[in-house]
Amino acid sequence: MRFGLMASNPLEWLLIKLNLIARPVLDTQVGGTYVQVIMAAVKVGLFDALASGPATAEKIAASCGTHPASTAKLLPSLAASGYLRANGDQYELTKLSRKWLVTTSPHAVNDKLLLQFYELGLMQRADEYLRSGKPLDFHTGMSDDVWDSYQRGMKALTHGQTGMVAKAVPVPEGATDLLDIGGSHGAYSVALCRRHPSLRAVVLDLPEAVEHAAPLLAEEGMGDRVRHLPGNALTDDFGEECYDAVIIIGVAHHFSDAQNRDLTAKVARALRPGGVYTIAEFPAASGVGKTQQLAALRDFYFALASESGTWSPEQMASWQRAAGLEPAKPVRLAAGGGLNLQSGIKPR
Ligand SMILES: C[S@@+](CC[C@H](N)C(=O)[O-])C[C@H]1O[C@@H](n2cnc3c(N)ncnc32)[C@H](O)[C@@H]1O
Repeated sequence: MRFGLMASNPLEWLLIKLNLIARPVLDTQVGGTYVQVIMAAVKVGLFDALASGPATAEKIAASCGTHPASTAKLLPSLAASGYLRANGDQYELTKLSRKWLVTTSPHAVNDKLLLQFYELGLMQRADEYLRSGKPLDFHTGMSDDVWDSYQRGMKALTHGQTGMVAKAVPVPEGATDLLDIGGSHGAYSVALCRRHPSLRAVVLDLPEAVEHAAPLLAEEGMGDRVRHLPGNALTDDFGEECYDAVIIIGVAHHFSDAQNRDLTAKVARALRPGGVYTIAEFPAASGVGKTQQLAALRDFYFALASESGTWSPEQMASWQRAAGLEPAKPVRLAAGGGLNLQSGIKPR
């Protein structure tokens, strides 16, 4: 997958090919506006306002509490971008917006888009990061509301993926104890516990995260079988030989190489013999070709917003090897635009 300007007829294709279009202006002004139009529509509840059927700009504005004139200006952009369909003076949802942007849909990613107001605010400081080389530290400076969107947004991204991930995470037979580092909403622990009836899970996350993730976990009705533990994975001890499986999903990019090495050593100590540590991360960019765009942009974003960036399976395996674990062959899942799973087994 990649993003970028697309010609809509042969003449435009030729103009782009001949470099006669000021593509940087379109990439940034139009690209930036495109992003904000969709996010603003989510923020004011525009897609929810259309969930029960088509409506005019005026009616949509009344439902959203927005100004009728500015709402009328926004709607054609959404229609031209495939998020709405125009029919006379009425607008209606498309398959795209009905599935992903109506809050009652099981696939809704609205909370993730709300979090993006914070994420894109960090991205506006890219020049600062480029000059200083210092990441902006995603987890400090978040308001209570942003912590809430963060945890809800993370949960939204797990819909439709937990089963696939739970199937791919190796759990030793008869396992009873799982530790989920940076597990937030606990959705992956819940899926693993449902798949392995003898398993119970501890979901370790920062106290601010647990405060907002607790109601999300409670919705799953797992009781004491999946419980939160507020703490800090970088400074807390995990004990000795008390877990059969440990998972860390989409968290290692927040930590440096040295932090991941230390963390893996603590995990290795906490695993029982035969136990497994599975690290799941977005694929790292592994080259410079056009197909690398998504991985490369994600890597830059994580590097700016967190401590490191994405990690390759080889890098993750090197932490496991150094901690005395035996790395297994990595597994690549289609989840979330690509997710690599690297498991390491503690010898018996
Ligand atoms: C990108 S989210 C991933 C959440 C979840 N594992 C998932 O895949 O949906 C990263 C999570 O790691 C947590 N986190 C970050 N630093 C942490 C630390 N030092 N100790 C424990 N949790 C941490 C964050 O609060 C957040 O919930």
